[in-house]
Amino acid sequence: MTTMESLIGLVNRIQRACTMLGDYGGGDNAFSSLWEALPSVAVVGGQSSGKSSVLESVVGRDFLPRGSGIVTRRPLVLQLHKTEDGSQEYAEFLHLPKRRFTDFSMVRKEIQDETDRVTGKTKQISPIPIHLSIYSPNVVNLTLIDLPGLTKVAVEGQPDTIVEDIESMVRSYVEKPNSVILAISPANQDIATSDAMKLAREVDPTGERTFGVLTKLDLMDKGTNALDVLEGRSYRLQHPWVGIVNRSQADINRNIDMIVARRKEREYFATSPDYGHLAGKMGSEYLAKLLSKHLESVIRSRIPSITSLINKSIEELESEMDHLGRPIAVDAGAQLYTILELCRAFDRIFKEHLDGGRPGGDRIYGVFDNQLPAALRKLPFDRHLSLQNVKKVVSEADGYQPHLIAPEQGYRRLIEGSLSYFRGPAEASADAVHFVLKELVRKSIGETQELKRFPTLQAEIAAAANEALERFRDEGRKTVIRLVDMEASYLTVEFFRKLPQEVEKAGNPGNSGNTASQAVDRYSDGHFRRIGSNVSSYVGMVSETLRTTIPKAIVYCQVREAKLSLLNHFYTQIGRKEAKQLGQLLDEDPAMMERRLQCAKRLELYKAARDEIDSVSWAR
Ligand SMILES: Nc1nc2c(ncn2[C@@H]2O[C@H](COP(=O)(O)OP(=O)(O)OP(=O)(O)O)[C@@H](O)[C@H]2O)c(=O)[nH]1
Repeated sequence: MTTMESLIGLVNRIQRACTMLGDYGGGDNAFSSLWEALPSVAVVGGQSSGKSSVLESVVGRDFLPRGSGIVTRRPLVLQLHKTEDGSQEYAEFLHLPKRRFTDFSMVRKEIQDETDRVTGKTKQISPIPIHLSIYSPNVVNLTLIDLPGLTKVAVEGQPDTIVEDIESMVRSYVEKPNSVILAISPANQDIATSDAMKLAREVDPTGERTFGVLTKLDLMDKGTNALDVLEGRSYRLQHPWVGIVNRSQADINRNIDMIVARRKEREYFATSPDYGHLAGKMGSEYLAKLLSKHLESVIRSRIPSITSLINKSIEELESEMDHLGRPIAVDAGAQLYTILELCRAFDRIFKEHLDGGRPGGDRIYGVFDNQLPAALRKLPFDRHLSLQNVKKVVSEADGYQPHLIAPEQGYRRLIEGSLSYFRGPAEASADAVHFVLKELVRKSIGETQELKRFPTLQAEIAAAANEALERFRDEGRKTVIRLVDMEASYLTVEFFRKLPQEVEKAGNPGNSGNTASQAVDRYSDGHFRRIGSNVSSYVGMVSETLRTTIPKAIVYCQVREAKLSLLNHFYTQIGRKEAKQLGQLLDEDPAMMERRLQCAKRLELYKAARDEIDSVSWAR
C-alpha cells in the first residue's frame, strides 16, 4: 500500500536531489525543471504575521532564527519526517550531510550562518534554498518551504529593491500550479490588508491551492472575534480556514516549551466561547495534519504527470547526451585508448581519400599524368641544344685542341647540362603530391566527426600528420633527385652504339677522295646539328624513363608512407605521455563539458526519481 510516508518521502528525496543540481524555484535553469513539477507547501506571510511561530509550532521545537528586520533571507525547505514514539529528535542539513543536530539552538545558528554564507551579511536575499530535515516523533510527514516575510519598506542597510525582490521570489514559489499556499495573516489586523492574502489571491484566484491561517486570535480586541474569517464569510477559500494561537513574546521570553504551548493552544480553543464549536478544526497540530493529508493527495494526483515529465526528460537528455558524445574516461589507459580510436577514425578517412572511397586521391594521379609530363615538355632543351650552344659547349670541352673524331667530352657536357633540367620537374612533382596529401589531411580531419569535440587533439593530429608529410616529402625529393643524378652518372652506352657511325666512316683512310671534305664537315653546322639532335634524342629517352620512375619514387616515398605510417611518430609520442598530458589532449570545449556534466547528473537524478516512483507504485 502506498503510505503517506512513502509519497511525501519520495518527493522529499527528489526535492533534495533537485537542489543539489541547482534546480529549485526561482532558480535560473536551462533545463526543464523537475522541482516545478513537485508539489510543495509554501509558507507566505507579512512580517511579524507569526510565520515562524506557526512553523515552530508545527515542528514542536524552537529552531528558527529570530531578530528584527528580515530574518528569513533564503527559502528554507523544511522536511518533516515522523519517527517512532520515544525516538530521539534530530535535524540534518543537506549541506552538512554527516552532521546530526540534536541541539535545536545549533540548528538556528546554522540556518543563520548558512544564510550569510550565500547572501553575505549584507541582508541580501537569495533564492537558493537551505534544506533542513527534522526527524521527530512529534511531527507529521510534511514539507514546508519557509519564505522571506513580505514587507512594505526596506530598513537601514538593505537595498532599495528588497521589497520587490522579496515579493518576486515569494511569487516564483507560489505561482507554480503545484504549490500549496499556506497564507498566514494575523487576526488583529484587517484581513483585507493582509499581504499574504493579497498575493495568494493574485496567483490563485479561485482559492483552490490556498490554506488560510489566522494567527494571534488571542490578541484580538476584547469583544471581537474572527468567526467571519474562520467560517469563510469574509474571505472565501476552497479549504477551511485554520485559527492558531502561538506563543506570545512574553511566552518566548519565558522559554515556554513548544509542547506546553501546543497544549495551551488546545486548551484555548477547547475553552473558547467564540471558537469552542470549531475546536477540533483549529490549532497548529490540526493544521499540520490537514496539510500533510492534503499534500499527500496532491502528490498522489500528480504522480502520473510527474512520471511523464520524468520519462520525457530522460528521453531528451539521452538524445542530448548522444549528441554531445559520451564522457571521457579519467584513467590514462582509457584516455590513451580513446585517443588511439580517434586517430584511427581519422586515419581511416584519410585512407579512403587516397584509395578512392572519398574524392581527392585522383589528384595525385593528375600530378603524374598531367603536371609532370607538361613540365617535362616545357624544359628548355631547344635552347640548350641550339646550334649556337652546342658549338659553344663542344668547343669549350675541346679546349685548345678541337676533337678529332667524336666530341666525347662535348657530348657528356651537353647531356649532363640537359639532364640537370630534370631536377626542377622532379622536385615540383614531389611538392605537388605533398600539397595534395596535406589537403587530404585537412579534409579528413574536418570529416572525422568524432574529433569535433576535441579541438586540441584535432590540432595535434593535424600538426603530427603535416610533420610526417614534410618528412616524406624530403625523402621523396631526395629520391627523385637521385633518379636524375643516376641518369647523369652513367649514360646508356647502347644508345650511342646504335647511332650511325658517320664519324668513323668519315675518318676511314680507305674511303678515297672524301677525306678532306669530311674533315671539314666535322666542324660544319651540320656536324653540330647532328650532335644536338643526338643529345636531344638521348635526353628524350631519359625523359621517358623519368616520366615513369619519378611517380614510382614519389608514391613509394610519400603516398605509400602516408598510408602506412602517417601517425606512427605521433603514436610513439603519446605512448610516452602521462595521464595529465593525455587529459589535455582530450580537452574539450569547456562549455560542452559543463553541459555534458549537467546532463549526466540530471539524467542520473531523473532515472533515480523514476526508480523511486516505480518502487512506490509497486508497493501500492
Ligand atoms: N500572543 C500571540 N503572539 C504571537 C502569535 N503569533 C506570533 N506572535 C508573536 O508575534 C511576534 C512575531 O511572530 P513571528 O512568529 O516571529 O512572526 P514572523 O512572521 O515569523 O515574523 P518575521 O520573521 O519577523 O517576519 C512574536 O513576538 C510572536 O511571539 C500569537 O498567535 N499570539
